Amino acid sequence: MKTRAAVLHEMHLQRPYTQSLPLKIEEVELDPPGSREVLIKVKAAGLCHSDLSVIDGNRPRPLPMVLGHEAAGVIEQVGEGVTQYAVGDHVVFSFLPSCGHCVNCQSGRPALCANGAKANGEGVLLGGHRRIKKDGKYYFHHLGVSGFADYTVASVDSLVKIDKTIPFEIAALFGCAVMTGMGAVVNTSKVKAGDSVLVVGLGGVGLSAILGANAAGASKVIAADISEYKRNSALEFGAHEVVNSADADALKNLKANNDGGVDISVEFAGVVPALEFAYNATKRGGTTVTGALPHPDARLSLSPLALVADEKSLKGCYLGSCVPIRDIPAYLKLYQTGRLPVEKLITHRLKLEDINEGFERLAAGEAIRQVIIFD
Ligand SMILES: NC(=O)c1ccc[n+]([C@@H]2O[C@H](COP(=O)([O-])OP(=O)(O)OC[C@H]3O[C@@H](n4cnc5c(N)ncnc54)[C@H](O)[C@@H]3O)[C@@H](O)[C@H]2O)c1
Ligand SMILES: [Zn+2]
Ligand SMILES: [Zn+2]
Repeated sequence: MKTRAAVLHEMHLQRPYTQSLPLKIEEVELDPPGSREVLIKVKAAGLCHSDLSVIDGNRPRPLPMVLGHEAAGVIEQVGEGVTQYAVGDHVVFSFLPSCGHCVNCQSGRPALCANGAKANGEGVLLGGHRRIKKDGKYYFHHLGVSGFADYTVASVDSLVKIDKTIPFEIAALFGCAVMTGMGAVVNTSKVKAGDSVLVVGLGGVGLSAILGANAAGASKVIAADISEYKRNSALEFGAHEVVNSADADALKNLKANNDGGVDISVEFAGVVPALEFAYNATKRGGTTVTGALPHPDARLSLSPLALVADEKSLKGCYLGSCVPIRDIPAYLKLYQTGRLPVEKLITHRLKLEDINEGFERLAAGEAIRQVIIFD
């Protein structure tokens, strides 16, 4: 069948994207879903910094690729061997498929799925296939999702079934921003009620981490960013205090006002100074979680002695260390009961044809989550 898709043919260093137009809206051909695959009518797809990192080359991927990895939609057709999904089911995409049988999946850590990571790195679906083509030439899939398209084909192992009452634009956010930000706090940092939490980097993911910290019973949530707009937004997301991490005295003041530092800090900015700030702001015995995806060449320098003597922890976090089929429905219940007001993340609703404008806004730091709404 034919569908429209936003395609990245080469990385774009040149901004504004409203002029360099990195993504081309093309009519492409979709192969029918193969074994353990489904055809999905995409209903909503969010713009995440990880898509931007493919556009600007910070996260090199095989091209041409149909981007988009935070999406929700409706199952339109099922392939051979699909028993757990039926036409009409509503689903959220998880951006790392879980094969279910590698050692990490079997150990309850699907965020480390070896087969999913290999497929994502190669730009193919979990079964190894590509289903999007133009003029006979196959395009690559983004993280098994490729949600910037009217229709897409995905592996059943990239999906989570959801309640039909959840609006698609909300559901989409749970596929990346919410799962990652909330999961970093709840799963990776292992926050306890009463802990103090610092969040550095206040995009869609960091602001979701603030919601997660409050939902988990943090005693105090401090939000840090270099952007005043983001710091003001954080106050609306329940941060008790905001800090400009670029201020020379910011770290000293934060430690002085918080008994030597915070219990937990999470970083979702994607640059080394932000991670250093997060790490240095934790108190003795504190835990730092980093989930941002900086340039592959970025390096962090820290004192191993202080790590030892202060019993600090530094942990990486992919996919919010989540088990998507367990955590997405659980987090959605918190949304449904008003304890996870993720609707506040949506600052813009776009049409697919406005996608380059949206990425320019994201790169300029002028938006939180922008969601493409499909008819
Ligand atoms: N680990 C995962 O599974 C996963 C999932 C989703 C996103 N990510 C990554 O998380 C990061 C955040 O994603 P997003 O969509 O929220 O991005 P975003 O662009 O919306 O937000 C990033 C924020 O970091 C701030 N920032 C930049 N430099 C800073 C500094 N020196 N100090 C403090 N703040 C600074 C920016 O002002 C911005 O508010 C990205 O790197 C993205 O690739 C990782
Ligand atoms: Zn993302
Ligand atoms: Zn696996």
